Amino acid sequence: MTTVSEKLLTRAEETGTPGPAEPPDRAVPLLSLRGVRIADGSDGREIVHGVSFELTPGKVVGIVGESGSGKTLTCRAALGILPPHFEVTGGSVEIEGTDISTLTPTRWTALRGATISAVFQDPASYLNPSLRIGRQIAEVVRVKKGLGRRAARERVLALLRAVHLRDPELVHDQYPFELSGGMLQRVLIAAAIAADPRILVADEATTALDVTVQAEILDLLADLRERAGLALVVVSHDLAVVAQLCDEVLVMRRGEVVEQGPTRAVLDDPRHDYTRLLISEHEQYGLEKFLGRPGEES
Ligand SMILES: Nc1ncnc2c1ncn2[C@@H]1O[C@H](COP(=O)(O)OP(=O)(O)OP(=O)(O)O)[C@@H](O)[C@H]1O
Repeated sequence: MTTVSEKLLTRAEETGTPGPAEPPDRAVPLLSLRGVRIADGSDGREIVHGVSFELTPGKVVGIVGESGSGKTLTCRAALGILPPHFEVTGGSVEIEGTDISTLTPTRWTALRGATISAVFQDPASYLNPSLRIGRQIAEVVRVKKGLGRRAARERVLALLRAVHLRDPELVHDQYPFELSGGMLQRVLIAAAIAADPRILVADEATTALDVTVQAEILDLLADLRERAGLALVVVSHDLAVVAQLCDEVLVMRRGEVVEQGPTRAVLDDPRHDYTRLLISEHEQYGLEKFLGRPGEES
């Protein structure tokens, strides 16, 4: 009998993306969340009721769950960028062994981009509308990697190529409003990996992309994971993405982790009714996709 993860991986192979590979040295924890609780300080309501996972080099952890279940807040807590009023009220987050609650703003500035980086949805809100694309990414590599102007330009063009933007030279000189949503999302991914981070948090980072471009980006992330030991937190509603990329998966519902474990085990032998529901919904949604919804312009 074909298992769910095999079926999902077959779809991945059809779109040309690799399955999980044996990652490099797994000894050093890069990111640890232990029993993280998050509350809305304005009314004291607890929104996330305890999330734990550990990322070592090359490891990929996926978070799935319904809208509003606390996936994004969990990612933001790990990055030290919770929205106003929200706070971590229990547990701890450590980056390379340091509790992030002890980090000074200067230390955070040094860590962001170079050690931990992120891509969220809604790319337009993360880019400066009045600066050309090339300059925005060049700033990251000049500050974080200490590259001179010429070397920075070369690196930016290489990054734009790596995220499969068709005409990197042109995109380099364009402003955000000149690009489609899918192109902007790829620009953000390029910026997020520009300083060779050790951890990348990808929150629905490929959702807005059409299937082929998504496959290319996942391929790129899998390659960075294999070659550079990039560790990833992947939030996705697409179980096919989770199946092909993640070693471990957390299933969240209403701020609670209802199931957590090795991806194959969770997808092939789900213990919780909610996980079963997600899998059956996904199968219906997958069918819808095959019936031909037009993909977004890339
Ligand atoms: N900036 C904010 N202001 C007010 N409430 C927020 C904010 N961010 C999140 N919340 C609330 O916290 C809860 C968890 O939100 P979160 O964004 O983490 O969910 P999610 O699982 O990522 O959902 P989605 O899949 O829709 O992105 C939701 O009920 C949401 O309404």
